[in-house]
Amino acid sequence: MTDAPARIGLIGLGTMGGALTLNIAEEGFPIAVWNIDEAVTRAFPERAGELADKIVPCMTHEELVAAIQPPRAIILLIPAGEAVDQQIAALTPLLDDGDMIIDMGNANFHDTNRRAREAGGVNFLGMGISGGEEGARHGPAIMAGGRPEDWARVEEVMTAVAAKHEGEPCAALVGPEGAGHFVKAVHNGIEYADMQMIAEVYGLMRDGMGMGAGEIAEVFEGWVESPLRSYLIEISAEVARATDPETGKPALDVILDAAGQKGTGRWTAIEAQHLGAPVPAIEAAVQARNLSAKVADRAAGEALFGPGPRPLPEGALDLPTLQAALIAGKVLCYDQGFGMISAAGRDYGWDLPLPEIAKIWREGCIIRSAMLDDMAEALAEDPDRNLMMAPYFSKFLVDGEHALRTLVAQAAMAGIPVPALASGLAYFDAMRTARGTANMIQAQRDYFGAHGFDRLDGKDIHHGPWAGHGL
Ligand SMILES: NC(=O)C1=CN([C@@H]2O[C@H](COP(=O)(O)OP(=O)(O)OC[C@H]3O[C@@H](n4cnc5c(N)ncnc54)[C@H](OP(=O)(O)O)[C@@H]3O)[C@@H](O)[C@H]2O)C=CC1
Ligand SMILES: O=C(CO)[C@H](O)[C@H](O)COP(=O)(O)O
Repeated sequence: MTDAPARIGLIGLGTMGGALTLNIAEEGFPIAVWNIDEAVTRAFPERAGELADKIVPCMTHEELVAAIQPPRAIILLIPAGEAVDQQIAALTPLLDDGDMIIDMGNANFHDTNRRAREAGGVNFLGMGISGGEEGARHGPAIMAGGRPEDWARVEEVMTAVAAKHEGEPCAALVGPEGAGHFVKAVHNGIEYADMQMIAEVYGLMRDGMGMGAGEIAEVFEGWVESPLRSYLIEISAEVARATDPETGKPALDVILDAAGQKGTGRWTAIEAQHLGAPVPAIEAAVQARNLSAKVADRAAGEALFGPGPRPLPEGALDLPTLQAALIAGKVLCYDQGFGMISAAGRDYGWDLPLPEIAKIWREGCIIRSAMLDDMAEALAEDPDRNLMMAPYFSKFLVDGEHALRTLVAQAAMAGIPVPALASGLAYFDAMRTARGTANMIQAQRDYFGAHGFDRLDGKDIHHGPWAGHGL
């Protein structure tokens, strides 16, 4: 315990809140904490060890508020949704004008927009955090949304606890109101797509090439030393290498093939539709999780139609092909995510700083990757261009195109589902097709609904000579 008033407060000593509290304390900022289950708060100083003297455990909201130096800043790290509104409602009557609530959970950015507008005298920041428990403890990436003057008040704490890339903190204000939570949601959308593509390549090695978890671990370990170097490849190698202590089997072989989701990937896909932003790899990844949950239906399908995945013909795919295809797929995931952020910046008038966002993601977060430094550079050169068209990244696509095409074709022939990689390829093909097929769609719409169309020659004729038109 410390006698000095705490510099900041935090509600929610779970996975993220507990770890972030220790991080804040370790950086030298006294912090007051409250948790809904009092027993967790009481036990926390013991967990904090030698950091306990920087931590003020509080049993009531009143105690929490009294322990923080005004103007106060209180972080919420609790489940998104109703719990956040409840905590805001409980805190607001106890706070003074100019105090601030910071929601660092994975809020839906529409909720954050609303909360910022409803905040009244109590200021509100919506702040996305990424990096899981390890990141929160030793350096997460932080994406803040709100007013610059509110960010300025907590910037010292946030930049101290954030991950650093060559000394530069991976924490910044990215825009007003819900902008931070929007950017965090897109981060998670990219995370979904990247994870799904890795899982698809794992499936090709396991079902198509007959490789065991240990061999697959070795492949991922090798890819860590390549343009695929990223946190997600590193942890994929580790999970493939792990053994289940219960059975002695590879851990992956005893884990149910049904992935959970808390909402951010789905929100990204929904929001992309509202924005008209094409993010097919992200959508495919969300759908793959939805499909994975249909465990009984998939078993019934296998019983009726026979197993989907069949071994690939000898030599149909090799490891360099998988690697090059995954590199191309990864570029397409980020291209789609940054494209969506750019669309939101325009639509919501937020002017989101794409190069800055790429910089925040270079360390600490789940999608950190060797590519992000080059992405930041490419976006700084021209924030309006598609990332996939920047020379550094277009080269990966040129080099990986044949591999991606071969992978998708072979997977289709062997009945191995690769929805994210396949949609990445379709996106790539669509993005290099100057004359597409939407002329047919326009003609159909005009035929049945007199919706009109534009002509290639620009003439002021907007309806076709369809039989029945105009009756
Ligand atoms: N885990 C992760 O990798 C990441 C999570 N996040 C986000 O951070 C937030 C917290 O996640 P995480 O730490 O993983 O979750 P946990 O479930 O580990 O912790 C949730 C915390 O919130 C408390 N809590 C639960 N319900 C309520 C409520 N109704 N009112 C007040 N407090 C409540 C819990 O208390 P008690 O345990 O006593 O019930 C606990 O302290 C979420 O929004 C999550 O999406 C963001 C980035 C990464
Ligand atoms: O924000 C996160 C990582 O960046 C959280 O771990 C989040 O829970 C991941 O999303 P989901 O639970 O839907 O897989």
